[in-house]
Amino acid sequence: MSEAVTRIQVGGTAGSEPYEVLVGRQLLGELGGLIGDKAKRVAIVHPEALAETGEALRADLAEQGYEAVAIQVPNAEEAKTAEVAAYCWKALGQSGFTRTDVVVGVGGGATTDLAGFVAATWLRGVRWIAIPTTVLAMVDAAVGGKTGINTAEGKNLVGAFHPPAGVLCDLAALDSLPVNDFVSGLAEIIKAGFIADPVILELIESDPQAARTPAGPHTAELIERSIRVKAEVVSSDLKESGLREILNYGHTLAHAIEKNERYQWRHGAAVSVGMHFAAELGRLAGRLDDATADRHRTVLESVGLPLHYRYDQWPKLLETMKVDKKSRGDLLRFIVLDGLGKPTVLEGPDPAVLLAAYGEVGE
Ligand SMILES: NC(=O)c1ccc[n+]([C@@H]2O[C@H](COP(=O)([O-])OP(=O)(O)OC[C@H]3O[C@@H](n4cnc5c(N)ncnc54)[C@H](O)[C@@H]3O)[C@@H](O)[C@H]2O)c1
Ligand SMILES: O=C(O)C(=O)C[C@@H](O)[C@H](O)[C@H](O)COP(=O)(O)O
Ligand SMILES: [Zn+2]
Repeated sequence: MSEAVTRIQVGGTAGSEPYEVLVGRQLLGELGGLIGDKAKRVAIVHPEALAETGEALRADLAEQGYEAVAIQVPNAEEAKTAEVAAYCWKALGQSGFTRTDVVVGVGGGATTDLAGFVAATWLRGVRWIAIPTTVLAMVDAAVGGKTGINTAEGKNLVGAFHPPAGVLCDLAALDSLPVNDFVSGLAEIIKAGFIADPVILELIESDPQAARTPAGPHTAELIERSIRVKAEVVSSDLKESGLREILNYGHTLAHAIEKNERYQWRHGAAVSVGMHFAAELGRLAGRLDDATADRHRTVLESVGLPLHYRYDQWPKLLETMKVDKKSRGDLLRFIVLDGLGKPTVLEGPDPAVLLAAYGEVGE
């Protein structure tokens, strides 16, 4: 018996083209319709870990009459570089890719960020479709049109807002995901819980061990709820002129940790430490009640996400945070909570408060 497919609409307001995020199983039948009949060529960007999937998709699209090319890129953050983007541009050039042709990004958030960026920049923007294969990419990276790559100076420093034409979240893909990567995606789900949908937290707290596996009873609901949070925010503020900043909860410190680790840490793990820090910052700044701040530790720890990072790295992390995308001039800005589901901006916190908050995180 085939399971129901959930369709979540994104965009369609604030001048952006609407598109759908589909969540279910066996969704590849939807791909042809999303590619459309104007395309002659399709490029499938996939990581090494999904070589078989990439080739199967290529063969399927070739059978449907497209000139299909598979572009294999390195796993994880190794793909989010200028060199790998240039490699993809070369492949598109060599296959004669035109403005009506389509890029398909299949993989985790690193792959969809790269594929979207390549689509955004090729001929100043071609159509692209995301097929996220990690929890994190389904609930966050593939939705909302932020695309980009890292540089040695920082995370996602080069990129473009370029929404996909559609997002296909096939839950079956999660069966092959290593547990650490599954759990890393829970960090962005928990983020959605704290900033907007506390039911997410209750579902995880009801059985944290079950939440760690694709077979858990609430997996589909957790994914769908998180996508709805993201969809609602990016639909009203695609280019982050205000509201969208709330999706950056925990990310100011997270991105500094990722850079400090030369992008060898998983994003979700860094976001977990970053949310712990943001909760302590909110508490010490007098914004967040103790119970909600403590709840961060309990829920993150219960699914096996990290809370701590090296204490001695604080000066370097602080320097990196100064060039976070939310900073304005010399003003550091953080997303903190005024309460559960009440994200807000904390501007220019007292350096002593920042250090004290990191004192809870550093080890
Ligand atoms: N654009 C956005 O709005 C946005 C939002 C959140 C995160 N991100 C970005 O997403 C990235 C993190 O994404 P991620 O956590 O998915 O990590 P990832 O893309 O690095 O994937 C993790 C690993 O899993 C492998 N993999 C992917 N799918 C698999 C599967 N089904 N089975 C087995 N292995 C599989 C990948 O090849 C990789 O080695 C970061 O670069 C982060 O900055 C972007
Ligand atoms: O979509 C957004 O906006 C987010 O902030 C979601 C984050 O989870 C994501 O990691 C994003 O890539 C961070 O964006 P950045 O602009 O801080 O690089
Ligand atoms: Zn993130």
